[in-house]
Amino acid sequence: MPLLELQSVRKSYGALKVTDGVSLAVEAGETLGILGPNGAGKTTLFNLISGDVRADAGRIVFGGRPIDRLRPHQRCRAGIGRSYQVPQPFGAMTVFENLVTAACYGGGQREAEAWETAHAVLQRTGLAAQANRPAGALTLLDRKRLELARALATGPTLLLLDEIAGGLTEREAALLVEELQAIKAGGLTMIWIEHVVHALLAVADRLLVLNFGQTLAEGRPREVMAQPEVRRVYMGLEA
Ligand SMILES: Nc1ncnc2c1ncn2[C@@H]1O[C@H](COP(=O)(O)OP(=O)(O)OP(=O)(O)O)[C@@H](O)[C@H]1O
Repeated sequence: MPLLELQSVRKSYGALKVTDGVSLAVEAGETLGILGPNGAGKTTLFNLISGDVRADAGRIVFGGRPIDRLRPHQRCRAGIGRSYQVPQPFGAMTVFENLVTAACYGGGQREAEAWETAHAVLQRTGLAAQANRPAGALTLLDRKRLELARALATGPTLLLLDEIAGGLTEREAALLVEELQAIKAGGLTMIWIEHVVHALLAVADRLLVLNFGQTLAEGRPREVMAQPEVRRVYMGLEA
């Protein structure tokens, strides 16, 4: 049984079909990479999975049960953690306080447990030295790490990452990739939307390419990237 399954999920804004009958399945322990041009509907797909947006039609099943009617905080407590494309920390709180808050409110943990979670997540994300700094004072790399750390602190079984490598230098992206590889090796299931293709290829087991709200291609990363349609639509290359 897949950990997550989407069955013919649809979402329109007015006449714009942003998610046009997307079906996918993600197995436990797998990392699915999602690519697609700007406006293809990638973030909307995450919003549909996390419950920030309700689908017009279709079904979303997580851990064997339909979650369509659950609100975002209920989906989070059920084990779906996400990062946002634009990092959304509480800027005046310290890094540590942000993580405790995520563990308490997102993960439903009591304070003592949340403190332990926050300490563990600081180590896993390379943020230990920044624990007492206000989140608003972090570098871009550390803000990205904090976005990842906040999602991890909710105790997810499925982690949704939205363009976590965007805007980073090559070296910074490589550091983040190492951290994500370690998280993956720990067995966490991930879906990662990313435009930085080489970073995605270093972690993803499988790729799904979205275009105009539909699945254009899906499969093993190297095979998907070699498909003429993908090269033409996504990379602007001639087939
Ligand atoms: N709340 C909304 N109301 C109206 N249109 C929306 C809304 N949310 C998204 N859209 C539109 O849906 C389309 C898909 O948006 P989405 O953010 O899912 O794309 P994306 O693939 O994540 O793009 P990017 O790579 O630029 O982040 C876009 O045309 C966007 O303008």
